[in-house]
Amino acid sequence: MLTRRTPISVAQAQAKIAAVPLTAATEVIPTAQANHRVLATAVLAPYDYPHFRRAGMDGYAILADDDHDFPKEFTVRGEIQAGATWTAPLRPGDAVRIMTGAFVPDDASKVIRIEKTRPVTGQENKVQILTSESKTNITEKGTDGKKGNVILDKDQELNPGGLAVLTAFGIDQVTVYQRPRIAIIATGTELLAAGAPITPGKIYNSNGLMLQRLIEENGGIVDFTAQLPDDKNRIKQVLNEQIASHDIVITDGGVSVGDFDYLGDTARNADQLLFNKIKQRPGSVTTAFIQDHTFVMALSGNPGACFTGFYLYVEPLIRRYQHQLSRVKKVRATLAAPYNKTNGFDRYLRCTYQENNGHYRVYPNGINRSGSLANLQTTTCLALIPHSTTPMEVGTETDAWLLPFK
Ligand SMILES: Nc1nc2c(c(=O)[nH]1)N[C@H]1C(S)=C(S)[C@@H](COP(=O)(O)OP(=O)(O)OC[C@H]3O[C@@H](n4cnc5c(N)ncnc54)[C@H](O)[C@@H]3O)O[C@H]1N2
Ligand code: MOO
Repeated sequence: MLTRRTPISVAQAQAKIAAVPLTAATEVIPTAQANHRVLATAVLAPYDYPHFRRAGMDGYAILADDDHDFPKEFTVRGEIQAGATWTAPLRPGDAVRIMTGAFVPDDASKVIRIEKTRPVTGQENKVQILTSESKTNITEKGTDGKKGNVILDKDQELNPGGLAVLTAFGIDQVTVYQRPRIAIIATGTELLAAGAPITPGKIYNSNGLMLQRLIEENGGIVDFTAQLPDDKNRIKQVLNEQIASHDIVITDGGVSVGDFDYLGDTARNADQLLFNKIKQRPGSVTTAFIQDHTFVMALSGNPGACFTGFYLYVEPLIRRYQHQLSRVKKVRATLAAPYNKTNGFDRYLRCTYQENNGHYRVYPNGINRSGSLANLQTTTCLALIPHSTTPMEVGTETDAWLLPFK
């Protein structure tokens, strides 16, 4: 039976997803594996960094009391290499040869660079220091971070620089938010796996691979993918199995009103139906519901709609599991080339854009039908064509969403 659906706006649909509370699961992982992961707790310095007074130059360490009346000769008491220490007190007139990065004797106040010294002929244990230095050439303990202070705040995505900070402070494990575990179920008897011979009426499951890589690029873990024929019982069985073991299950196709579109029924009987019709093109059939605390995001099988639905609804959700905002950047833009089609629903047009001094111009990108996909490689933004009975004129201002990784 055909059940009437109640369409809601894109903003309402996004708000419904955003209103579902997420359980903030965290895990402790090795720092070496934490690139692009998000810190779930602030990291405090376990000790001062550097934790010893460190020479910034190759030269000679001297006492403050000797730092005057140059040039003069000093007695070289020894040498400190990087990685070594020094405990003997310096006496007036002493200098210690020291290397960049080495431990500075506690009583030394300055490192005079080697360029400002000269050897004393015939006296191996002497050095002549020619002038003083305006800088100490010593990095004091705790310059980069004092014990107990926050060195990295929570809720930030780690990058290789951050991993260096953690490692420098001896932190080899970090607490991060768990990435959402996601299953992808593509449905349709017409679907073929990549590599299978093409036969009449069949198509390759191109959305499956696209979704998998989109999810991974945005921080989700895809640990289950399936491609199922339009068999109601089989789809239900796989869907229920995956709901039990995932944060999000993404289905693709079978969400319209055709004889084999089963997801609409499943959505209506779910624990919580979020929406099953949106006032948008492409992807008006996009549906979302909660079952056993798992999100089921039912995207349209039409490739253009599947792509758009991912960025409008799935990307922000994946990012929220990581306590991060969407990377889809909303800007104001002008339509730079004609798009003559009108629509009863707002259209999210696949476009390219040019930016000039903060002003964005958007260009409709090839064929923009829901079922077309030739422009998916080159599309860099979505632009809003508001619902209307007259075409939007070139030069009109509108909203556009710049896509990440593009
Ligand atoms: N009588 C009506 N028919 C349709 C309506 C409607 O309101 N009344 N809505 C149309 C709109 S709009 C859309 S969008 C589609 C949505 O269809 P589904 O999401 O249920 O998807 P399917 O019917 O399964 O497939 C649509 C299209 O996409 C191809 N497809 C499916 N899966 C994949 C995949 N994994 N990779 C690549 N391409 C895929 C499929 O072969 C179809 O061509 O419904 C309209 N119909
Ligand atoms: O809802 Mo469908 O608008 O063609 O993608």
